[in-house]
Amino acid sequence: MKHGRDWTHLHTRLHQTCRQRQFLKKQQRLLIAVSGGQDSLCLLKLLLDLQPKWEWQLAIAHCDHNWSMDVGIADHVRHIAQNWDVPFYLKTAHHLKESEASARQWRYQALIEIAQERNFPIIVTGHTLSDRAETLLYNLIRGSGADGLQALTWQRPLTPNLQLIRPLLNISRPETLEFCQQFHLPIWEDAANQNLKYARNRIRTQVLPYLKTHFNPQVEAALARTAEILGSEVEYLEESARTLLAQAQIPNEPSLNRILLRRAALALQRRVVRQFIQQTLSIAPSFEQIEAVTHLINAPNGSRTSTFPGGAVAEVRGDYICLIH
Ligand SMILES: Nc1ncnc2c1ncn2[C@@H]1O[C@H](COP(=O)(O)OP(=O)(O)OP(=O)(O)O)[C@@H](O)[C@H]1O
Repeated sequence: MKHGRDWTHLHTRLHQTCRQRQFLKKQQRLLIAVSGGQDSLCLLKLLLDLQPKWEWQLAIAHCDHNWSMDVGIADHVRHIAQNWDVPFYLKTAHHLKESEASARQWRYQALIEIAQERNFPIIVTGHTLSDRAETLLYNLIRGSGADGLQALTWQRPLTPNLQLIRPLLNISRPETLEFCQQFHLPIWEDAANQNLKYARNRIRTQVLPYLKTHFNPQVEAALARTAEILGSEVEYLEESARTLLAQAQIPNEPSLNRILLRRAALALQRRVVRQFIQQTLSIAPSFEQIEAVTHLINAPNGSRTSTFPGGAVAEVRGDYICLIH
């Protein structure tokens, strides 16, 4: 298998994305997460074709769930890596539960381990515009705020020294399929993708086609655009909340100045409270927990929340909300 000379509009789009976003820099070491499906094969070929321009050092990581339904997939990806002369790293799961959530959790952990063992600062995945639309819908149904609706972001830190980059977020799944067909890339049809037990697959195969037919033929692009808009708004709000938290918190103490918070909009109050709880208790608070503490901003002296995991409570002490153990 050879990667051809042909230059497509997807090559151009990825090249432009990299130039505009500056997240895959020249000569960087990139670990490409390849499942064997159409999106990550498309990503792999695009990165290989752009490599001479960007001088990246590329390698492939594959995570084998070791499920009976996808026997052979790891060898398939290994074979592709050998044919294209790219280093190949594999992690294999043992007794992994057949659930979408546990598979995802294990997979990210495995990818992080490979990156750390092999000294890669960046993991690149083949998430597409279509994944973004599906994730937005999935989170909407579960009652997420703007943070969940911004769905997949172009970039997110996995650890302080490791970034996840998703450079195909402006390319749709039909486009990656067409690309794979054009270059005869050997797509592995993932059996788990067909399984309607998984909510994501039902959104992909039932909900989105319905919306496309009956509401908007461009629904995926429309949802992805919503995610993009929300992404920049969330970034702005989070940054403003960090600034306000720094002003309202007594350094190194679990106390918030509620007089300062009173002047802020509810959207910011909630975010400051969330960051404060996250930082102080090292937990990701639920909506109810954030609401309970936010309520204390205007509550009488001595008011308190119910107990957080680990035994802490938030209590009003004069001008301050204190998290006490
Ligand atoms: N078994 C795997 N081995 C390596 N990389 C994988 C594997 N499965 C998925 N990936 C990577 O993740 C990308 C997204 O795949 P998929 O949508 O199946 O994952 P996901 O875990 O549901 O994503 P997310 O949870 O981030 O929405 C793929 O394009 C690929 O880069």
